[in-house]
Amino acid sequence: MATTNLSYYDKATIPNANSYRFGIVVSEWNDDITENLFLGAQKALLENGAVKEHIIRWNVPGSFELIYGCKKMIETQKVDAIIAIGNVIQGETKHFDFVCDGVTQGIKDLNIKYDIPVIFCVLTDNTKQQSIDRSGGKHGNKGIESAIAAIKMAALREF
Ligand SMILES: Nc1c(NC[C@H](O)[C@H](O)[C@H](O)CO)[nH]c(=O)[nH]c1=O
Ligand SMILES: CC(=O)[C@@H](O)COP(=O)(O)O
Repeated sequence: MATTNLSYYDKATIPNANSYRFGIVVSEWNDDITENLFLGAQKALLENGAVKEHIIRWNVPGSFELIYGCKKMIETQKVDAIIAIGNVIQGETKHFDFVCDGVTQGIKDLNIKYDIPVIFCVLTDNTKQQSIDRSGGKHGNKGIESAIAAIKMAALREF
């Protein structure tokens, strides 16, 4: 099993986030999962010094729209890092593959085109149970992992 605990981190190694502004773009598809991912990310940001008023949340319809939502946030808001939150679950068809690949490539492209780190907090799971396990269940919360990545990348961006 490749999964580590997504919630674990050594707080002593995390930069203080009090001077950073964060964007969080949240997909409404599977919102029971994405809301838990958001809450995990928000909690981890606040626990590491982020100011609640400096966390900007936007919602988009589905994970594919995370690309445009993050692009628009970069172009219109002053943020130091963005967390893109989504949950794609395999259905009957190949649509899962196209959504996952599209979002992955789109977020990668944003990281290349702009100087704002966009963190990939998109669960791409075979089953709903896998999503539950990774959004506050037995494997932790990917929202926490993504928030820590966002803080670290905001700090790296200052070099
Ligand atoms: N099946 C899932 C989707 N599908 C919707 C797409 O993300 C997109 O909103 C639609 O194709 C219109 O452009 N989205 C998820 O986030 N999760 C899914 O499981
Ligand atoms: C990832 C999806 O879009 C998928 O959940 C849609 O389900 P289906 O492949 O059965 O149409």
